[in-house]
Amino acid sequence: MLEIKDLTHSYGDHVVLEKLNLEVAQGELVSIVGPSGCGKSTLLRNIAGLITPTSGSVVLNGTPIQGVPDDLAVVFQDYSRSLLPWLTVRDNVALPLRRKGGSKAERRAQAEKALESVGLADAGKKYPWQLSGGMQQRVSIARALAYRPSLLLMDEPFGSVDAQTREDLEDLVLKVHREEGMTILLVTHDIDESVYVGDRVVVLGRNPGRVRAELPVELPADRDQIGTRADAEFVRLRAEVGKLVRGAAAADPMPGEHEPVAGTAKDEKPKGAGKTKRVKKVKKADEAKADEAKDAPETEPEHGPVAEGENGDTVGDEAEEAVKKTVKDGGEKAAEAGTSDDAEGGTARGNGDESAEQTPEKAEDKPADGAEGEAEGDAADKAEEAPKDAKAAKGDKPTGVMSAAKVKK
Ligand SMILES: Nc1ncnc2c1ncn2[C@@H]1O[C@H](COP(=O)(O)OP(=O)(O)OP(=O)(O)O)[C@@H](O)[C@H]1O
Repeated sequence: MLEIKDLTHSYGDHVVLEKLNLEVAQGELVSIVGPSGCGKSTLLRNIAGLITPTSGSVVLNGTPIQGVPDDLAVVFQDYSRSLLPWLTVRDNVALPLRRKGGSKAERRAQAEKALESVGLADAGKKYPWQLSGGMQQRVSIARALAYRPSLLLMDEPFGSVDAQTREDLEDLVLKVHREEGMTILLVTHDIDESVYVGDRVVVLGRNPGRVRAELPVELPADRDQIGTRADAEFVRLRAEVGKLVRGAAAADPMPGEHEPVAGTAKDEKPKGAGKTKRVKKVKKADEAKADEAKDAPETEPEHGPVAEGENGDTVGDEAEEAVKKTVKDGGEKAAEAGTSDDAEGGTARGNGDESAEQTPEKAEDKPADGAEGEAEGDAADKAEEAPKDAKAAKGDKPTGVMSAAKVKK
């Protein structure tokens, strides 16, 4: 269903992904792991059509991706920015469904069903800011599920929640994957999680990013947090994935990972101290490389560390482009594609916990800037439904299009 062929992506001179090849079958849940900066998010953004490959192709269901495909949804890590604070939870979930047609009552019924499937049947009439962080992330997932995309992309979706909630959400993803048969690509930093949820774990290498290894997860489909994690195969796999990720990180350190702190004057250090430390680190990296050479299924070329690009700004440009595009499109695409992070404009800052006791007061308060796209076409609905107090949380109010630098994660 998804074919990525020789995908290369560069930011200026910085080649992040180079000739990356990956195929994902219908109904598969593929976890993607790799050292920080190896290009996991860049890969997802290429698949989502938010950025264009420098070369190579991404083909979804036989159609090369050009722009954000209709049958795709994305769930990002930052739940607090992906829901519209002035819409009820139910209407947040129903919003992207407008693209698919159907009456308002039908859309609301679908939204309620999706909320039920994530265990939030009673939360439909609340506002996102009245929910805890974990609940808000469930709402984001429900919104993606209600849309029934053929491909669901999840970029560190559980990175901002506590450990217990994270486990619950992992089980939720497994449940919907099993019940809906949806194809899911999940990027995570958590090696255990990659094995726990995945049918297959894809390990990316760095500098340039490409597929370093693919490990099928041959664990029973029914997984549980205690039993599965104690399973010998789980333990073996997590060790193997961990070794591959660490090997990739050691082989291609990012600036600062294996180097003395930049700007430390040589003669300020106690004599020999830096030297010893550095030798030790290099040795560690060499050992890791030796391990890696033994274990890695493919040999990575040696590359020096690559300087970080102007990440925030450039990401912001892309995001802004996405915003313009989506807002122009009625704002709906943003919501359904999960690019809503930025495109939806308004953001509920502050946690649900804090804001749970706040009561709506001012109906006329409305979202600023980038929210127009959403507002269009649904203004009537919103007039009656807008939160009475846009100050969703203590001292917080919906803001306009989020700052570009914050978009990425
Ligand atoms: N828009 C951009 N402009 C310039 N450089 C960028 C941009 N986006 C990402 N980069 C750079 O590309 C590299 C890969 O970034 P990316 O976010 O895809 O990696 P990642 O594997 O998702 O990282 P992490 O695990 O830390 O989130 C990094 O060096 C990053 O600084």
